[in-house]
Amino acid sequence: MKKIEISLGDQSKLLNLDAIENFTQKHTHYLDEALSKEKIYENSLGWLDIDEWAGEVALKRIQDKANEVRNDADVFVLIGVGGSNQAARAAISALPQENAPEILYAGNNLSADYMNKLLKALEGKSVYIDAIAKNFETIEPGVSFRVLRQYLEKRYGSGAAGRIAVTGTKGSSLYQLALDNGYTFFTFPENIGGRYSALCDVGLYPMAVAGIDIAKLVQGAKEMRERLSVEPAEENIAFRYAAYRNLLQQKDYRLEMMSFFEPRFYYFSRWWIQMLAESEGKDGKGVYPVVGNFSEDLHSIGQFVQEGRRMIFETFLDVTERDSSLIIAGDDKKDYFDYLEGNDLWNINKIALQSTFDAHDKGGIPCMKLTIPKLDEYYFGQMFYMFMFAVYLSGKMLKVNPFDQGGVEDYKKNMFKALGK
Ligand SMILES: O=P(O)(O)OC[C@H]1O[C@](O)(CO)[C@@H](O)[C@@H]1O
Repeated sequence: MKKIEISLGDQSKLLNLDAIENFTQKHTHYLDEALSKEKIYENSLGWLDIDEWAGEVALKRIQDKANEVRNDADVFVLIGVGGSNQAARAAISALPQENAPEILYAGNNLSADYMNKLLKALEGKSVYIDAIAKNFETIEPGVSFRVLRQYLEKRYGSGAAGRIAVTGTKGSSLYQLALDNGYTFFTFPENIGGRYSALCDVGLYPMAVAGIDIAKLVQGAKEMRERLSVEPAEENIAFRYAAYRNLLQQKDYRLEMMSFFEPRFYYFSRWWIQMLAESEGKDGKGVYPVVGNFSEDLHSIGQFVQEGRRMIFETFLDVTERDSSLIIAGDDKKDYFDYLEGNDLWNINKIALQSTFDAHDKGGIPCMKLTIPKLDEYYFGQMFYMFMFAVYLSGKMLKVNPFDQGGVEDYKKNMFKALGK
C-alpha cells in the first residue's frame, strides 16, 4: 500500500537540517508520551485507540441503521456545528458515493433565510435527520433541531420518531430526549472532544448514511495509527509536520495555508482549520490556519501570497492517482487555447499545483507538500488520524492544551445573556 508522504520545498530549508534535528531530539519524548495515552489528557484521548469507539460492534450498529435510512431516505439532514459536523461533511463532500440520499446541513448557522430554504427543500421528500451535539447547549444545533423535529412531527405524526437520530453524551438532555421520545441514540463519547470525533458515531454514522465505506476509512486510520507508533520521530510523518510548523512559528510565521487544487478538499480544509484554531489558538499563541482553495484563490489572494508580507507558510495537498479525466478537444475557432489540445484537464490542474508550489517556494514562502496516493476512504481515514495526532503533538510542542477551547465560551455567554437564558 502506498504511503502518504510529507516533503519540503527549498525555502522550508531555511529551517536547516541542524535546527530540525535539534528540535526533534529535544521533543522525541513527546511522541512516546502521545502514543501512551498520557494521564494528563486521558479524558480527551478516546480517539487515540480507534477500537475504543470504532470497533467491529460499533461499526455494525452504525452500518445497520445507516442501511435502514438509506433504503427510505431522499434527504438526510445532518444537524451539528464545528466538530459535530466537519469530519462527516469533509468526507461526504470529497468521496464518491452511489445511490446516496441528498445530504443537507443544518445547525451550523442561525440564518432564518437558510432555514426557510432548507425546509422548502425538504418538501415532498422522505426526510431523516441526525442531531449531533456534545453538550446540547450550543444554540445553532439546538434551535435547528427544534425546528426540524417540529417539522417532522407535523409531517409524519407519530412516525417522526423513527426518522430522528441523535448523537449526544449519555446522561445529557439530548440523551433524555431520545429516551423519552424513542429516537435512535448514538454516542458522543465523553472522552472525545468535538474536533477529534471523526472516527466514532459522530462522524461515522452520517458518512455511512451517505454511502461511504466506513470500514475502509477506519482501516486506513488504524494503519496510520500503526505507522505512527513505529516510525521514529525523525521519520514520523505526524511528528515532522508538527515540528516543521512549530519551527516556522518560532521564526515568526503567523499563518499556515492549506493549499489544494481539488475543490473536493474544501470541507476537509474546514475540518483542519477547526483542528488547529481550537487546539492551538490560546495563551496568546498559535498559527492562524487559512485556506488556499486553488486555483480559484490564486486569482484573489495569490498576489499577497507571492509578494505580500512574509508571515505565511503553506501546506499543499497533492493527490497522485488520476481519478477523473477530461481531454481538451481540438477546435476550429480562434480562441488561442490550441496549445492545450489533447491535454487532460486533470494534468493541467496538476501542472498548476506544481507551478504554484515552485513559484511560492522561490518567492520565499516555506512550502510543505503532503502527497496523498489516492482520494478514497482508506486515505481519508489516514489523513483524519494523521492530522489529529499531529495537532496533538503540535499543541504539546507549543505548550498549550490541545484539547480545550475555553475562548469559544465568551461570545456564547453574551448571547445567552442577551437571549435571557
Ligand atoms: O457538539 P456541541 O456541543 O454543539 O459543540 C459544537 C462545537 O462547538 C464548540 O464547542 C465551539 O463552540 C466546538 O468545540 C464544538 O465542536
